[in-house]
Amino acid sequence: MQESYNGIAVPKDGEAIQYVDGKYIVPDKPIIPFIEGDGTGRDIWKASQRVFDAAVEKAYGGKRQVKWYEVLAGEKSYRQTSNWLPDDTVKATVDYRVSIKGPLTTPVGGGIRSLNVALRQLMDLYSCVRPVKYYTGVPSPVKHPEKCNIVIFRENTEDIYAGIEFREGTPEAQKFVSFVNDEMLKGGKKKIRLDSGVGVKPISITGSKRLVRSAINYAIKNGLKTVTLVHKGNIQKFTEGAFREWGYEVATQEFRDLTVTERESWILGNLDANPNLTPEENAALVEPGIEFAPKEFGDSVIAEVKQVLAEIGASHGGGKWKSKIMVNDRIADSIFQQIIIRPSDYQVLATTNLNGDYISDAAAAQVGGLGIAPGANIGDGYAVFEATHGTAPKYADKDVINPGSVMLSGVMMFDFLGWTEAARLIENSMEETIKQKYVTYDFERQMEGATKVKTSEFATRMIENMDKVASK
Ligand SMILES: NC(=O)C1=CN([C@@H]2O[C@H](COP(=O)(O)OP(=O)(O)OC[C@H]3O[C@@H](n4cnc5c(N)ncnc54)[C@H](OP(=O)(O)O)[C@@H]3O)[C@@H](O)[C@H]2O)C=CC1
Ligand SMILES: O=C(O)CCC(=O)C(=O)O
Ligand SMILES: [Mg+2]
Repeated sequence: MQESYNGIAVPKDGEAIQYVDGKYIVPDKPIIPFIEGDGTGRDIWKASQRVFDAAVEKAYGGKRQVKWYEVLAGEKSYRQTSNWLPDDTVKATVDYRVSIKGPLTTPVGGGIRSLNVALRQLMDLYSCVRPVKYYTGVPSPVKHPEKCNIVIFRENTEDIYAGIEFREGTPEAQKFVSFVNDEMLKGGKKKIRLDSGVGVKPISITGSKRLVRSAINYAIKNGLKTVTLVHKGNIQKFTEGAFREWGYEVATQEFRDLTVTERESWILGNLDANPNLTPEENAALVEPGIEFAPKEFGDSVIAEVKQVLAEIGASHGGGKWKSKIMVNDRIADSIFQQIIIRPSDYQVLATTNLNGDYISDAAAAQVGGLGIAPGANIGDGYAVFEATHGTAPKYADKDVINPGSVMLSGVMMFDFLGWTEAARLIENSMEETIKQKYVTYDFERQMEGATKVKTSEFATRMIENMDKVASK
């Protein structure tokens, strides 16, 4: 521990959160580092901090208090230290274990690489957890937004976010392309065009398995019944397809008593419906049209049926599979329409980094948009809470943006720390304020009869509403 980071003194009257034997030990006055963020981050942080402090004060009457500690990153950091993400900032977030951040700008095309991604990678925050949940009164473009209650687990450290890219025309790109064309593709028909920029998409067993493991553990802890692996494995077989395969390995090898895969459920369900079914007949029900497929394929499905029945017929058969967590998979393009048309079929999505990035913004649209889309980056012993959205620069310093996402990220943080009373006060007062139709521009433009308020006014009304929701 240092007395200061980036030349900013650590609060003397707080203590660090500890992590012992897989558990967080939270003092009554924890020091929690925060990164204010670029662009709209400034307005949002001011409003959120007021709400967090009011909720903690109301919930614990001074017994508990967050000792906020600013750490520098992004534009503010660059202005003050000539460094976008100083080592001291990473050290402080590591030393104090739990922190919260606003969004940081990443230029498109050139310039610095994402500081957000860098922090996740440097701290090995491998699960990006983004709940998509409806709050009463929030305007939505769909008829039944309340049916959407999905938590996205996005792998957070690899995939194309590894940042291994070579710009078109550089010697590195030329070397890379020549190597692939000449050595790997051996001058065959398949070739990378010589005027290409190229990027590498690493997907590892380590990264995939630990992400899926945390998604299944989340489902167990929260009594959820479905975990869906989302991938583009039909096209990217050895990265996205492998993610799916490793995901199923985690489910069936590490959580065998608690899970059933979708295919296993078909096999077991077929036998439940007709106990006299032969493995051949069962295979034909699992893969309709199997008689027209090559013999090896038919044989492999029959072998699969026999294996499933031998392995879990006794433990999962006779309908017992219905009480297990269903682990299924969906191809990424189809999940975008599935979560709109049949949101209640999905509870936890576990997916690779890029898919998760896209899906989390799209899913948020159903329940009100990026103004109300919280998230957390979680590793083993470290967590950084942050909204799904970015810096929305056109609204910077106008005091108009919706602070909901950072506030709800704070709710996730307080729940994570076990300060559930403060979490509920924030969540309920936000819902109450929205029900009163006292909302920022993004909601107001989709609602009838709403009052459009500033970021700061929304926060003030939330604080006022805490008395009301506390007495309910
Ligand atoms: N974790 C992070 O720090 C992230 C950083 N970024 C970075 O942010 C920068 C800007 O990215 P951009 O693509 O514009 O995406 P943003 O998420 O910043 O904004 C896109 C649009 O979403 C809406 N929106 C975003 N946040 C809110 C909010 N709090 N309340 C209401 N509406 C909101 C606005 O829509 P409308 O115009 O309709 O009002 C806004 O114009 C980029 O540099 C990007 O790399 C992006 C995502 C995450
Ligand atoms: O780091 C960035 O600038 C964008 C990241 C992003 O979109 C996300 O994490 O959802
Ligand atoms: Mg994103």
